Amino acid sequence: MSLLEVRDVTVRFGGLTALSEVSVAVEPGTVHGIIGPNGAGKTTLFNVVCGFTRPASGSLLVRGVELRDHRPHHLARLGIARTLQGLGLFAHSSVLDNVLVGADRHASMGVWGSLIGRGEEAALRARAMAALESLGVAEWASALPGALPYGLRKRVALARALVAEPDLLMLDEPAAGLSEVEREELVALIRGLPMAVVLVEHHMDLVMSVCDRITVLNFGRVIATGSPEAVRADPDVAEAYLGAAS
Ligand SMILES: Nc1ncnc2c1ncn2[C@@H]1O[C@H](COP(=O)(O)OP(=O)(O)OP(=O)(O)O)[C@@H](O)[C@H]1O
Repeated sequence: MSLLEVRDVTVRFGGLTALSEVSVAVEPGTVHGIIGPNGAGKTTLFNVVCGFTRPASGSLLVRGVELRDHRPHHLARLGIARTLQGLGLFAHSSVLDNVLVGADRHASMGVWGSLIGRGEEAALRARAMAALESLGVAEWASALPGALPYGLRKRVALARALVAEPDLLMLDEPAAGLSEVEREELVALIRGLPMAVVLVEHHMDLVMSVCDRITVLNFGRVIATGSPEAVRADPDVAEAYLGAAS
């Protein structure tokens, strides 16, 4: 059973059809890339999955169960975490406190049940510190996010998503604004993640090197889906990118 299934989703903004009967299936533990030229509908698809945008028709299923009245605040209990392009870190809270926000899933779901009351906060902090350490930013724990360069702020946002131990991590353009070295580090990091990842990304090299499967959108429609090799060899994909570049 797919972890996430987007089934025949159509999204309209006034007279513009941003997504037209789009279907995508994400399998547990895989990295699934969503690519396509500018305006193809990638962000719209991301926003549908995250509950920011309501489709005109079609459905979303998580572990085979159809979501009704899906909202962003439902994501955590569905086992889904996300990072956004505009990192969304709280400027006046420390890096550690920003990551603790992501640990709420455990607190509210009672995963830490035996710890509640005594030492719960300490346990959550330890977990958040471990997430920061795994991303190499623990030394910044007590700093404000604004004191960090952009690449490190992105890591903090990722730590906040990872600390919830989601089954599915949604990343919107994680490589945007990163240097080539940072992009390579990101590839290694994503490869090492245990959970399924959906990646909306412009950098073709990154998508090709890190994804198990890729779905290509163009003008709101799926024009190809398959392995990186299959997508790379697909003439419709080449045409869409060439057309967009000309
Ligand atoms: N809130 C909105 N209101 C009106 N039109 C929108 C809205 N959001 C997106 N669109 C339009 O829907 C289409 C798909 O946009 P979307 O941002 O999903 O594409 P994208 O593939 O993410 O593009 P990019 O790579 O440029 O970020 C575009 O034509 C865009 O102008």
